[in-house]
Amino acid sequence: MSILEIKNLTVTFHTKDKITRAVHNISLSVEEQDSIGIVGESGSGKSTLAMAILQLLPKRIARIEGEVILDGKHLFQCTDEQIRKIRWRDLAVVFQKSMNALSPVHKIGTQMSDIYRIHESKISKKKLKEKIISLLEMVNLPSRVYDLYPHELSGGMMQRVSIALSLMHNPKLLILDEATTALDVVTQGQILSEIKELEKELNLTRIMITHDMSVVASACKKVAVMYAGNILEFGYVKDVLVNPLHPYTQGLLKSIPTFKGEKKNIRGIAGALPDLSVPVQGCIFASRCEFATDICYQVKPTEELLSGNHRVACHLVGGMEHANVNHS
Ligand SMILES: Nc1ncnc2c1ncn2[C@@H]1O[C@H](COP(=O)(O)OP(=O)(O)OP(=O)(O)O)[C@@H](O)[C@H]1O
Repeated sequence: MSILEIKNLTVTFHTKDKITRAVHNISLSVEEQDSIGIVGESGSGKSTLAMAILQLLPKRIARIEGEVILDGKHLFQCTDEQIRKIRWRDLAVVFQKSMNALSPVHKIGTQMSDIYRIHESKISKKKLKEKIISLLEMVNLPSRVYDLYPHELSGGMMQRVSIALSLMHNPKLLILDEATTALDVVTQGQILSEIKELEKELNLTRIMITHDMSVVASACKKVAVMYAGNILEFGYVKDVLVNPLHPYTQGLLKSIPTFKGEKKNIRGIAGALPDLSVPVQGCIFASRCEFATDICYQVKPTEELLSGNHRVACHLVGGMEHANVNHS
C-alpha cells in the first residue's frame, strides 16, 4: 500500500532577478515500509523536494505545484495547524544538523520532554521520563544522556538524539536529509544499521536524501536518481546499482571508488549542473551526456517503465543507442 504519493510536483523559487526551477514535475510513490534513497549531486533539488513534502519552504518565494498525499491526506490542502499536527506525528525529519535547533543551556532530557509534550500533553512526569529514556536506548544511547547538555555529546550521539526525537510519536514516514553525512564512516555505518533494525520493529517507511551512493547501497531498498530537479532513474537498488541505465547514474557510479574487488578508474562527470533559471527544451542532462544525440537536445524524454518497476527517462534506453550506453 502506498503511504506517500507525490504527483507532478514542481517547485520554483521566485527571487529578485530570476525564477529557479528546483524541482520539475516529479511523481513518486512510496510504499509502506519502503526505504527510498534520493541521490544526486549538490544542487540537484533533493532538499527542496523534502522541504516541499514537509511544507517548510519559504512561502514568500517558493511556488509549489502538484500534489503530495500522505496516508490519504492531501498535504497542500491542509491548514498550517493541520500540518503542524502531521509533522512529528505522521511525518518526521532528521536534518544533518538537527541538534543545532536545541538550546545549549537545557539538558537533553528536559528538551526532549518539552518537545514530546507539544503533541501529547497528557502524560505524567514519571511516564514521560521512562519514555524518553527508552527512546534514547532505542538508538543505543545510555540513559545518562538524559542529564547531559548538547555540548557534552559527540556528533554521532547528537544525530542519535535527533533520530530518537524523530521517532517519538511513531511517525508513518521518516525523512533523513543528509542525516549521517557529517559523521565518520564507522559511526555512519552503525547508525544506518540501527535505523534498519528499528524500521523492522516500528514498521517505518523512510526516505533518505544523500549525495552518497554507498549510503543508498547499504541502507535503501529503492533509489531515485535526481539531477537538476528531475528524477532520471528509479528502481530497486539491486537493479539500478547493478544495471544502471541512465548515463547520469552510470557516471555517478563511476565516480565513486570501490574498496574491495577489482581496481577501477575513477571518473567524474564532465561539466556542471545547468543553470536552473534557464528553461531547457530537451533532456536536462544532454549538455553533459557523452551519448547525447540530436533528439536529446530537442525533446524531453518521457519516463520508460522497464521490468521490476525500473524507470528511466532517457531517449537512449530501449532503442539501438541503448547498446552504446551499456557498453561504455
Ligand atoms: N531558498 C531558496 N531560494 C532560492 N533558490 C533556492 C533556495 N533553496 C534552494 N534553491 C535552489 O534550488 C536548487 C536546488 O537546491 P537544493 O538545496 O534543493 O539541492 P540539493 O540537491 O539538496 O543540494 P545539496 O546536496 O547541496 O543540499 C539550487 O539551484 C538552489 O540554488
